[in-house]
Amino acid sequence: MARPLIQMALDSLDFNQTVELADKVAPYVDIFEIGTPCIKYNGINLVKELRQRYPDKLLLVDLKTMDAGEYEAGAFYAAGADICTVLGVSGLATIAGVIKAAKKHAAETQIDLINVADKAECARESVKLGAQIVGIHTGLDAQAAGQTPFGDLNDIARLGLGVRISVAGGIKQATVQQVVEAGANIIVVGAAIYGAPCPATAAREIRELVDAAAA
Ligand SMILES: O=C([C@H](O)CO)[C@H](O)[C@H](O)COP(=O)(O)O
Repeated sequence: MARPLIQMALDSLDFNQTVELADKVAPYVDIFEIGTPCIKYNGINLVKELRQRYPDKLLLVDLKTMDAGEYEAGAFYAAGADICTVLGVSGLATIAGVIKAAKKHAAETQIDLINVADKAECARESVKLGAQIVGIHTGLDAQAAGQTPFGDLNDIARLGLGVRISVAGGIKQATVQQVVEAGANIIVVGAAIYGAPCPATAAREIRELVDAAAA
């Protein structure tokens, strides 16, 4: 099995805390995600800062674009994003726009299936349009209501779409093995790292567990 990637969700609103957290966990993660609240609060300068500090890390900007796909995402790809997210619920025209912007910058597009009713259909159509990553995502509010991403991950993995599958939604040490075995290629972790007493230790534990599960 190819080594799954670990994506650190940077969900603080504070610019400096975000950069400090990125510094702490950098040795253990492959992708820095600038989370949706964080990018809305801090804007494109944070993309430029992380791009400059970490030229060798992948940088995902969690725009969760809902409209004006090419226009909105284009600026973030130009600033150094490797991946931007677009909502599956936005519709195929918006998804196509983000994919067009990504192509201009030799970058990638992730479809976020959060709150999509027919996830399989949306994933299939998005992949046909050229999306490289399908994101299974139980958002923070849905997590608070007791939902998890595991059932959807199994369903989408079974489709054999031939693209990478990302999973997000409360993933922690206890559930890493389960999602790797279910076929996730990108494991997104936020609170289990940034909420830990020592984020670097938590990130190292996740790295070891992901690598062991994939071995
Ligand atoms: O995308 C996220 C959320 O919707 C806020 O934008 C989180 O970054 C994602 O859920 C990962 O965080 P955890 O669920 O805390 O692991």
